[in-house]
Amino acid sequence: MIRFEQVAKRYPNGHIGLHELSFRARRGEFLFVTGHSGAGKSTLLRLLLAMERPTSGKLLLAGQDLGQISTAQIPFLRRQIGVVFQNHQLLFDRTVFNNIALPLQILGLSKPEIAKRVDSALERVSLSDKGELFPADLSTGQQQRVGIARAIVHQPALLLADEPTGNLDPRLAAEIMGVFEDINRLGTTVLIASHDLALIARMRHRMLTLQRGRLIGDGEAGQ
Ligand SMILES: Nc1ncnc2c1ncn2[C@@H]1O[C@H](COP(=O)(O)OP(=O)(O)OP(=O)(O)O)[C@@H](O)[C@H]1O
Repeated sequence: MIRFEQVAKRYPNGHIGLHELSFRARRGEFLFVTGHSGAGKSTLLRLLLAMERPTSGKLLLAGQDLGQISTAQIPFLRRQIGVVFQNHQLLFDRTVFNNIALPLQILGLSKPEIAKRVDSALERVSLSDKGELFPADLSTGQQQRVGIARAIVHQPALLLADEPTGNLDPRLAAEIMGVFEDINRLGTTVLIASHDLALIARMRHRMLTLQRGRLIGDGEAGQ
């Protein structure tokens, strides 16, 4: 599903985001990417989203070469990916339902199809009865679940998350990680960038550790 082959990223100002990084992740895997601030976690996610291009090396996502992808192909690539941010970036003047529906409206799906998919996404994050509420009516943890529902509503093969539990207390953070595990169990590949080592260690998934742009560890967390 994901293949980094000696992928390096040097920014125009000379900063090195990644040094010749190599790893593979299979379809359906659940993996964490961890490392201190500046280690290269966001660079890795931005490369997968084709927001940045590798300076050298080869990066394949679902067989597509992201170093060669044309600008016109990028929207199609992103349809295969869902993204969850630390700050969920919900629209507070839209209902929960309409926040989640937004990506599907952009894709031009019919109203009944949108309703069906939004209901199913809400169910997957255990918020079935909250569609008509506004984000401000929800707790922080519930808002983050809405962010996850929005990220999965177009049924992406890959779900990326950048510090998705950064603002949450430990109990809520563990609960949100449980939501990611549920989604993964249904077949979606999940890659989460996080520096919450205590939480990651309890989950026993694969963990890639970055340090100053280099991969210094790849194994099951907590070992
Ligand atoms: N747009 C950019 N322009 C120049 N340098 C950048 C840019 N983005 C990241 N970098 C540099 O690349 C390196 C890796 O940064 P990156 O943001 O990927 O790390 P990170 O692990 O996500 O950190 P954080 O946890 O703070 O988000 C750092 O040295 C950073 O200064």
